Amino acid sequence: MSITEPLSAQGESLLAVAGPLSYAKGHGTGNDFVLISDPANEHDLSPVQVAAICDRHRGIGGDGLIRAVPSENLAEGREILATQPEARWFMDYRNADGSISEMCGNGVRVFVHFLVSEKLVDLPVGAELFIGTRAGLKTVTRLVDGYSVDMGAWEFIYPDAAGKGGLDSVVQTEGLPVPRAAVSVSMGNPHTIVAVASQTELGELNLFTTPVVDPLPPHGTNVEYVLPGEPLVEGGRGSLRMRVHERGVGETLSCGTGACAAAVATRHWAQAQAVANWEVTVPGGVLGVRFAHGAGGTEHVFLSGPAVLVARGSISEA
Ligand SMILES: N[C@H](CCC[C@H](N)C(=O)O)C(=O)O
Repeated sequence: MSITEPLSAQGESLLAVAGPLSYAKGHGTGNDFVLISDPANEHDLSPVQVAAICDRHRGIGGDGLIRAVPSENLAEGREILATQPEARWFMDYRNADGSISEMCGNGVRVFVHFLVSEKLVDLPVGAELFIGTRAGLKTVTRLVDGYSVDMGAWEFIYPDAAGKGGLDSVVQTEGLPVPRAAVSVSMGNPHTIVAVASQTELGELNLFTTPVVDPLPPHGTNVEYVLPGEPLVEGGRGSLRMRVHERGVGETLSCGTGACAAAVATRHWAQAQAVANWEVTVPGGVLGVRFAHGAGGTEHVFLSGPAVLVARGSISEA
């Protein structure tokens, strides 16, 4: 078997087509991304190019690719600027397979950290930055040890979920003997959350194969497997552990929007709406999820966690 570069249909090396392109590599609790600054919006990469860059053996490798584009240079960005003129930067998020996702909770923290490290923005600790995304405007606040993001409102994907006790879907997973009831929640991107019975069951899930979700949300879904804390609430704080199979990626070490959706589901199942603060443990670390009412009285979800940049380089034909 000859080992070759991923080639486009025209036969040229995708990395050369995409390059030379400076990038940074970063992660948030092990959910890792290739980040590109594109001030003139010159590198609207194709899905095949994104997949080649995110390829962990023949490219740079990542769960996703994040492109920083001035909002004024993108139609989606201009829409947000119309109501929030301070949202000067837009996060163009792509999954490892090249597909587009509306939002990325770990990614937006690393995105802002990248803007700060590139000196594209000045963001002292305690200050907040408005960011444009395909899931609308997000407000990111710099913390001493990471960032907090106002992820906006959550909603059940199927409106009658609450009436069904918060179980509106069925998920078949390798490693689970029978299909398991679940609930589908939107954080701007779709999630389907399954409760597991034990740490053993959580550990034995085979997430190399894509879970079968019924009904499958119109644009697919990320699937989170949740083990509520024992006890669920201690010292006023809820806790849960989770693993995730991400749409367009596969299993990742962490998922920020997934952690928010998992806390929404766990809180609903336990009728623990009074618990505002949750600690979500993922294979890549620990994320904080907090529920609070935004200005308009709607309940918002706030995600907090670290953001780390680990390398810089240039994408080009070696
Ligand atoms: N890792 C991301 C989620 C990406 C979700 C993406 N896989 C999708 O298709 O929605 C996060 O931290 O929120």
